[in-house]
Amino acid sequence: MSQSVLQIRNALFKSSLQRAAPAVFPVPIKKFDIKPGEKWVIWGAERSKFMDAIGNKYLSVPSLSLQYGMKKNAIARIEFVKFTGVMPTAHISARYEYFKDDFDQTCGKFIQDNSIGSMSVNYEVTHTSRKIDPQLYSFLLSELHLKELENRWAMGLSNGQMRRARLARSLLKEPDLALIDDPFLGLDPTATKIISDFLGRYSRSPIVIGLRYHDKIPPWCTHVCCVNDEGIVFQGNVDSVRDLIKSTRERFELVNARTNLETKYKIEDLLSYHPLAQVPHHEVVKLPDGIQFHGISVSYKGEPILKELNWKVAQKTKWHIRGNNGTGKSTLLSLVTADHPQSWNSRIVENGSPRKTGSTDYFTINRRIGMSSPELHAIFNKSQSAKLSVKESLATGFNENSSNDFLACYGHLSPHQRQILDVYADYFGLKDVAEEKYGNLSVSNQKLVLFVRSLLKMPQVLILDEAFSAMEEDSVKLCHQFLDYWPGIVLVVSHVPAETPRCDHYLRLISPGHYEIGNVTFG
Ligand SMILES: Nc1ncnc2c1ncn2[C@@H]1O[C@H](COP(=O)(O)OP(=O)(O)OP(=O)(O)O)[C@@H](O)[C@H]1O
Repeated sequence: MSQSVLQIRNALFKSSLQRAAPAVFPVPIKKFDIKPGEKWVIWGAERSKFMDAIGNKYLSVPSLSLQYGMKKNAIARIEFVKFTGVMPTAHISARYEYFKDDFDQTCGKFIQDNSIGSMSVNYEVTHTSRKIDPQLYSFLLSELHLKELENRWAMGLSNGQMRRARLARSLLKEPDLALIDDPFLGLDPTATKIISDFLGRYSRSPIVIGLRYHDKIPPWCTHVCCVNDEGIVFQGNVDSVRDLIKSTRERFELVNARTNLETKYKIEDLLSYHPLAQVPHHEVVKLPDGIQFHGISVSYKGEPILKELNWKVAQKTKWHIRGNNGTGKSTLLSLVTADHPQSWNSRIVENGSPRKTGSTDYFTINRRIGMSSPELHAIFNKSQSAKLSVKESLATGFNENSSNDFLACYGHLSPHQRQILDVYADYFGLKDVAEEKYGNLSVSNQKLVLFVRSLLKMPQVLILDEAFSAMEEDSVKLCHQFLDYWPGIVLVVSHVPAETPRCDHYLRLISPGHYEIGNVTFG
């Protein structure tokens, strides 16, 4: 055992001690070993479940069938890094509330993570006795490009920056095993390369990563283990399983090419509820632009993020908002949704009317906006809403005030709204799980529910910020196909081409004052 990081021999994994508790995989996992120096990728439909199993989240039967290679009687220190949500905030706008600066913690403190007590206090609280290796700390900051963010307020970090900070926080604990699921989710190509190269070089803790079928296996990976709901399908040295990876991927793509879900509705039926669906093109072009930005600038503490941005979004157009992590995409969207303090600015013009304090309010603005984003997913999952049924979760999409209003409201829906909900649930294959608890769904289906939820109030502006990341390919295809016909404005943020619906135009944020606007072409 001393030669192993981890060893499994005939382990049946159970989620509870109860005799009748079902096994996580139907049959015992016969043999699985991780040796020092190996770099494993856990791949396939049930990779997250398997990572939970090797991370000791379940009971292994018999008890010694799962062992870790540390000193006798020592408890394995395992770190999980999952990127299915972002840092929990009370509300997305909290990120932009400047007074929070005084209370929250800096990125550096977040990474050191050794205070006990509230996450939201900065004054000196009780500390754990955990010793932090200052050399490792500076090494991680420099390798993960976090140095310049060290004194930034953690809640203000962009998604990509936060992901790097969370990785540093876990590795700084010097775990016996670090399990990182979907490490590249939501990262731009530059950040993906930074993280991938770093993970390939890092040797202080054994690292195992989880990837989806369509993800490229990184060049530094030494071993792959493919897992489905039956257990391990194949495993071994990456060169010995290359053909199996190829054939499994091809089979997966073939199976998921199926888009003929059994539904009695057609896309036209779904679109007929949207006010712009029946308006002929020659009438639409006469309507004022949905959104106009006239020379918009935003800076944080004097540091510019957006500078003199001019942008016009005509009705019924679809935009891909591009730009590396940290270039201001979320900031731009928060101006549209009025979550940003600088949203009350007459240089922002909506449907021909300049936005000014007094002329409109947050709720009126958000009445015409539907949204799905990683923040919204995280808040939904953290709140009581995760206990709602799928049907009730979808119904919260009719709450007009804001996309973040998750109050249960199914009982108050009009017959017309219930009909819309039923038609959409049927079309997107959610009818059979309508009574299921949202919290019991896979991450992929949760994202699907949040996507459908964002459509229900027939918004004029639909914001899809990483809405399809962590969604399985078949659902992504179904949603993208539908969006081709959606008659409202769509603003998409996505770093991965397979997760990007077809758009007409793009806005690429490069650096403050530098941006590019163009038409999306298809090759
Ligand atoms: N409240 C804040 N205080 C200070 N800096 C902030 C705040 N909010 C955002 N920032 C900084 O502004 C920059 C732009 O952040 P934003 O989240 O808009 O980027 P992004 O393009 O959406 O990134 P990602 O692709 O990683 O989501 C980042 O450097 C971020 O750290």
